[in-house]
Amino acid sequence: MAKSKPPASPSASASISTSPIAPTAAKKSAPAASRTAQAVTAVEMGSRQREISVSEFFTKNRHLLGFDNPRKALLTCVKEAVDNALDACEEAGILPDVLVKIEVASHGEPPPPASQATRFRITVADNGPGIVREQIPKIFAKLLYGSKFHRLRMSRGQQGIGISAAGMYGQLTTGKPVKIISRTSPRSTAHYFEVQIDTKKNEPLILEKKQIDWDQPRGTQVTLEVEGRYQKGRASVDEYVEQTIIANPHVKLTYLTPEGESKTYPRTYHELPPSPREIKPHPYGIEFGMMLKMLHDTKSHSVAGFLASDFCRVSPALAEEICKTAKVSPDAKPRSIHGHAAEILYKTIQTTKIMAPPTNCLSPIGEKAILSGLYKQIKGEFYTAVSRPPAVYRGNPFIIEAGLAYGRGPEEAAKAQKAVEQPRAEGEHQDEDQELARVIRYANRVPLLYQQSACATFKAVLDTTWRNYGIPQSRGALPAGPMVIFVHMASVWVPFTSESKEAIADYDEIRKEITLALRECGRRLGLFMRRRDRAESEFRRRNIFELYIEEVVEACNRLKGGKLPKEKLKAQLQKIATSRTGGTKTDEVLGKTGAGPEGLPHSIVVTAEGVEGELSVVDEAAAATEPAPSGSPGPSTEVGPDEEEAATEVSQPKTSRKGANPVPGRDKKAAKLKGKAAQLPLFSGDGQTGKRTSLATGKSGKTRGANRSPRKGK
Ligand SMILES: Nc1ncnc2c1ncn2[C@@H]1O[C@H](COP(=O)(O)OP(=O)(O)OP(=O)(O)O)[C@@H](O)[C@H]1O
Repeated sequence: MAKSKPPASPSASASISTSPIAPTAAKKSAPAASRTAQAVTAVEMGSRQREISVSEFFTKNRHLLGFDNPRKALLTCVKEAVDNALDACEEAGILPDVLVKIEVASHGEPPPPASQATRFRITVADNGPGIVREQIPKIFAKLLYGSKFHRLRMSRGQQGIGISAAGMYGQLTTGKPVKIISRTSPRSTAHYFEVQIDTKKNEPLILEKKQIDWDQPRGTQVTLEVEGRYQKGRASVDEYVEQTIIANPHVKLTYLTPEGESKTYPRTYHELPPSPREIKPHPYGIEFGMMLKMLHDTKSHSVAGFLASDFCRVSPALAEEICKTAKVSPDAKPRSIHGHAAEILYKTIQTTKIMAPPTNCLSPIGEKAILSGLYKQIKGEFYTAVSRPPAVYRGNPFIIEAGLAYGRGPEEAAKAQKAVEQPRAEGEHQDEDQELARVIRYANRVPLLYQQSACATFKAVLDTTWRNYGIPQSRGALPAGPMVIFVHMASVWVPFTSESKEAIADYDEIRKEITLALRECGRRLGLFMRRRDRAESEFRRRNIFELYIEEVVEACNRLKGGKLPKEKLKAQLQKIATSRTGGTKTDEVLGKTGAGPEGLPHSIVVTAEGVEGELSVVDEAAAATEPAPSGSPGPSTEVGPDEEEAATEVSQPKTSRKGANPVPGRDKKAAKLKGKAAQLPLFSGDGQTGKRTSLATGKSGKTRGANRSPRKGK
């Protein structure tokens, strides 16, 4: 092709003359520059234009899907498969029973240790509904294919890209296909598939398909071979599994690590979360272009019918009213509305008062389940959880839940107490605890392990003034102290900042709700801390009194000529010292009575209905509160793991503690106390007997230890 030299433009020559490059160098580079400029013509450029398939795009940009490094890629593959398994089971009304197995992949040669291996075989199996044979290839080998994208209903997956992207990553890094076994019922046969993606077309390639014998009556098993790196610690597969269990206590999960360990996390809730309903879009949540498309696609024959049937919360009467205000005939054909008329209709919709969307499309974890999960997985002294009322962003309903676990558990707390009791020189201060709080974030029950600082939840934690609640915090930093902060967003559409679904976008409405939930947790923690500090100070005073009792008794005895009943006086003085320093309450607050669930004397659990825990903290406010009647049974869902499951429990992570059902039963009286007033008194005691009564259950606080035993749960 002829390449003509373009004339040098005045601006080009100007730029050469003003260039800091030496004239000779500029002269040398000028022909090169003009050659490059000549090289491409519009026709040539036009001939290079090509469609890009979504698979090709994500092959190049796999970091967008969470496959930016081998360690993260291993986690993403497990996460996508487990999330799908849980979604499928819950949608089918089946209590999930999930197996996660990661093996070092070696082909013939002896496998390297897991920490040095670079290739892994991941198998995730569930007891869900299975997948019909025709759908299997597309689900696992076609990007942007799924059942959740087009509906407004809370689920872990939403984009239709997760598992096929994991398969594509495996194909890219190891060349191995995805292997699937699926069976839809015990009467039907199991199907085995090996599939890969044709990345050019974004279509599945079936390498093998056959019917096989499978010992599972129903469910799906997917096996991927991928390049990865296995490392424990933060943002690891192990952490993902542990955090998944906190937010999904209804799941039984068996995890076989690449190091050959077997961990079984038994179910602690034996009921499925309420199944979320699918809703129609709310008028406030749609953009103008989207409304135009809906007007075009609707099956309704009139505008009023379209408004009433294609949106939620628009009744036929409201639809007529909108049409009247927008000066559009209610009977007009939806397709005939465009241009100015459509704009007026859109503006009218946005300014009309419409009820908030229904919230039965959401399935929050619930305060009790959060407490149960935190208590089971995290050692601490104080736990609390808050579920906010539903709110809306861009027409999408959502619920924010927050939880908090504070402290180090009894052993560590005892060590810390000893350190406090050590005598110190004048002016010497105890070292400030520099440990920062840990934030665990969830979206639709899925732990978010990466991009913490980009997440609205993390920003809300930083913005909360924890100092107000007695927790040290440097400016713009996380609060300091042994604390785990839990935040969950449940929504029909979680606004993630990227396709890898790692951080929640910072919408004002969402940030506000998170902040309110955190403040409530902080307020409860502050109350707990103040009471504990008061008890500690009373205890120190008592120790000082006791130091002098012996001497006072001896002195009195000398004055009485040695005829004083010394033991009697000593006992009387000790009694006075105790009663003047908070009485037995002080011992209980500090866990000195030895009572408490599983030797965890400092544990208390606060719920919106009141408080359940071993720690009896009675103050004036609590004394004034009417105690709830005793004997109200807790719901049947709150039972410990059954015997069979307990028997299969092989090992637990170090942080986990066996046996936890700390959650009180609901009670009519307690329900009345819901809200702020109920939170204030941690326990209501009957002043005379000093017997503790939980606001939530009405049962004696002492029974909590038994309540928490998983073996006795049923
Ligand atoms: N184990 C399974 N059992 C039943 N159906 C499944 C299973 N795994 C996947 N599916 C189906 O395959 C579809 C596609 O799954 P995929 O992970 O690609 O996307 P998703 O879960 O819809 O969304 P996301 O990309 O956000 O994860 C799902 O919508 C679901 O209907």
